Amino acid sequence: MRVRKKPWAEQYIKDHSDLIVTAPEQQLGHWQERFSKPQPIQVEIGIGKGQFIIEMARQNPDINFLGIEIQESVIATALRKLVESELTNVQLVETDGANVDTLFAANEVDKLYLNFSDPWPKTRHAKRRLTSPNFLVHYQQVLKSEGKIQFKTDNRGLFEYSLASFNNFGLIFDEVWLDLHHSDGNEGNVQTEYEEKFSQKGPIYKLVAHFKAEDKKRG
Ligand SMILES: C[S@@+](CC[C@H](N)C(=O)[O-])C[C@H]1O[C@@H](n2cnc3c(N)ncnc32)[C@H](O)[C@@H]1O
Repeated sequence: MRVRKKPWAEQYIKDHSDLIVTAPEQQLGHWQERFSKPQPIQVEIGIGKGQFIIEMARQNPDINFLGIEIQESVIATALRKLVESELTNVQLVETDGANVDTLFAANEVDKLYLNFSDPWPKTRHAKRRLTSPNFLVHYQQVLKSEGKIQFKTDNRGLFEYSLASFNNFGLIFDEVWLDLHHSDGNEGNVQTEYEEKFSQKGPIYKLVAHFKAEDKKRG
């Protein structure tokens, strides 16, 4: 999803530096300081316009949420929603989530969300998929022992790739849903913008998985 540049975005982000971080490496190991109180940290990579993370934060006041998004014009729209929400348990981060290992200290993150990540359908671009082993190794490092990755997509190819990728990496599956919206797994499901749009056209797939504790110790 490429979005046209929004002329107001850069200044708006500067004006709300209490809610959005643009130099995230400086926060490594100190993310709790960005929040009003220390609580478990959950991270979404690729938040888009922020519907999911803001609703999750509203429903879970005992969790601190960090929303990472690479595109300035997109995260600026999420920031607007966050400002209106007056929530104190969400911080946004404008950066490339591919560098997650440089953003967080080991075991700093309790849960990671990947929602409708870019599918990168060409085989030669497989390494760019956020569920590829290149990224799993970083998620393993920053997630707490038993910390979970939750992944949703409408893209069957990306889902199949991710299922195999998680399995080959030795992740343990907690949930696998082949048609989330028509299953028991849909109870309490918080929808993203893409999910609302694409669930009209076909099934939504979902995976929840965690790393083996002994793999984490080695990793
Ligand atoms: C297809 S959209 C999905 C947006 C949202 N998660 C949803 O489900 O509605 C993917 C989003 O991920 C962002 N993105 C892609 N790669 C990223 C990366 N490496 N780091 C941070 N954001 C990324 C894109 O800019 C885009 O906003």
